Amino acid sequence: MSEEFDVIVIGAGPAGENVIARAARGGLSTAIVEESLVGGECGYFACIPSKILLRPVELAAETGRTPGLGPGMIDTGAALARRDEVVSNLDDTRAAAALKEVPAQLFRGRGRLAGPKRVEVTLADGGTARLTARHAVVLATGSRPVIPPIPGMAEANPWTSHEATAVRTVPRRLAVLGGGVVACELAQAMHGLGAVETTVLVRGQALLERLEPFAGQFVADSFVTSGIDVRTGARVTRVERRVRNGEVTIHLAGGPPLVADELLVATGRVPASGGLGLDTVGLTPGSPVQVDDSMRAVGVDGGWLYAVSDINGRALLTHMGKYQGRLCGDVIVARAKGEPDDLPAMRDVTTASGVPQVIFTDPQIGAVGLTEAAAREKGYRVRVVEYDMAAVSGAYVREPSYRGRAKAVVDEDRKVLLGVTFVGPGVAELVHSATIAVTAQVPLERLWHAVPSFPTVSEVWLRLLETYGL
Ligand SMILES: Cc1cc2nc3c(=O)[nH]c(=O)nc-3n(C[C@H](O)[C@H](O)[C@H](O)COP(=O)(O)OP(=O)(O)OC[C@H]3O[C@@H](n4cnc5c(N)ncnc54)[C@H](O)[C@@H]3O)c2cc1C
Ligand SMILES: NC(=O)c1ccc[n+]([C@@H]2O[C@H](COP(=O)([O-])OP(=O)(O)OC[C@H]3O[C@@H](n4cnc5c(N)ncnc54)[C@H](O)[C@@H]3O)[C@@H](O)[C@H]2O)c1
Repeated sequence: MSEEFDVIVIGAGPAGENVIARAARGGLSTAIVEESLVGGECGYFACIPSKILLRPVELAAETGRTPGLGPGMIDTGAALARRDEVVSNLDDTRAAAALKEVPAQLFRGRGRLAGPKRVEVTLADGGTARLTARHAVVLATGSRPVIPPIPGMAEANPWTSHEATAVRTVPRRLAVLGGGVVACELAQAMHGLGAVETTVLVRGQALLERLEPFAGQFVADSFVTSGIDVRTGARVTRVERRVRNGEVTIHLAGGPPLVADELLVATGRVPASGGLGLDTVGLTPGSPVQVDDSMRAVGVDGGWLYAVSDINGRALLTHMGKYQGRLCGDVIVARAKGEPDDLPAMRDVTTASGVPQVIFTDPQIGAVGLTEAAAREKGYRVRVVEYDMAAVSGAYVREPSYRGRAKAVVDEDRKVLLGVTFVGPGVAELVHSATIAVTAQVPLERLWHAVPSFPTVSEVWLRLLETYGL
């Protein structure tokens, strides 16, 4: 089979879906290649199931802190059933049908580049489809988890986030390796759902080291309070699982081994760029595909190759992948039609200004832009203001024992915000206000007139600006 399309996308995750939606809106014909489920990791094994599993745990903790309500009881079976429903029982029929509406032609199989503008698909039925792009090929294949080369680790068949988010029986004893976002969110979800003995093994000295230091400290305190064992400076020397599905022994430098029913490895992710035929167009397989701010791959003759989201390594976040997908689709349309391709909405400005992220632990963390350390490293003249979120009326109304903190990093030369971090219950919905202020570079004196409603947690904005001196 040999066919021609204006645009061919490999990978039907959220980023790839956004590329074809914009390209089709611009009148181009599109094909999308998917080897697994239409919708990608995010919908079935990452963002969505992890948040669904965390939600009852968060609510149970909040009711436990609310006078008049008792500690919430979690029905794990019901929570897992809700997870199954939300991930459509891993059935992508509806998602695939939605592609027809775009319209885009779906090829089910594994795609790879086979030279300039050419894509070869090993189809699910064993056949091969040979596709040619008139204008562009877009790589949107996401990322995959890293399993560190620790003796015995691979043989022990550890969980990654994939298995954890698809859990059917929550292990009673769970060891988690890593101190990043996946480790924190899934340790808390599993612990709340029945992993009574949860131990988090952190190589460094703190959780969530890329954020403001107080953020990881709040989460660590909450873990300890809820009974999760957090061990910093932990070095795993060897892993042993004698019987398939039996207990796993994790040997640690300078201490007794840890025995658990399951080991979850959450030690980062790498771009899924291996086996994609990158070598056929002069790029290095396995590495992130470097792109310019229009998502066009750097170093490919003719400028027909693009890469969006996790595979380009810019920001491993769904909302950022979708943003890149939208602008990439628009740029491809503009270039195909010979129209201006450098409109303001057609370039990624967020890599320079810093991206927003929410970590759905209890307490939640919401952050956007630069941390103080990153801003200083970039040479900004920085002033920092911090505020205890518990002192805000809205926080006190929400929970009398509210614990949280806010921090704003100000560029003293331009009097605009470079970064903001909130930690506390329910701060997820506060982040977009900070994203607008940081991305739009709203002058602090103008921000002063954005009056937060009383009594909401958003009043922390007023307190931060007052602390600054307004
Ligand atoms: C546990 C966990 C929780 C997360 N939670 C959040 C969150 O709350 N918020 C957030 O913003 N981000 C979150 N992320 C990150 C988010 O999942 C990713 O950034 C996002 O999925 C990237 O989207 P994508 O479209 O690039 O890739 P994916 O969603 O991974 O989709 C890529 C698709 O490409 C397909 N594919 C790969 N190679 C080929 C090939 N050769 N041929 C055909 N098809 C191929 C795959 O099967 C997959 O369907 C989380 C990640 C994890 C691991
Ligand atoms: N809510 C969200 O937005 C959300 C949720 C989950 C994941 N994600 C995205 O997924 C990406 C991957 O998350 P992650 O937590 O896997 O990666 P990460 O890079 O955030 O954290 C990796 C952790 O593993 C540790 N580590 C690395 N190698 C190790 C080793 N050999 N031994 C012991 N520890 C080791 C690191 O010190 C770090 O603590 C993140 O970049 C994040 O953007 C986002």
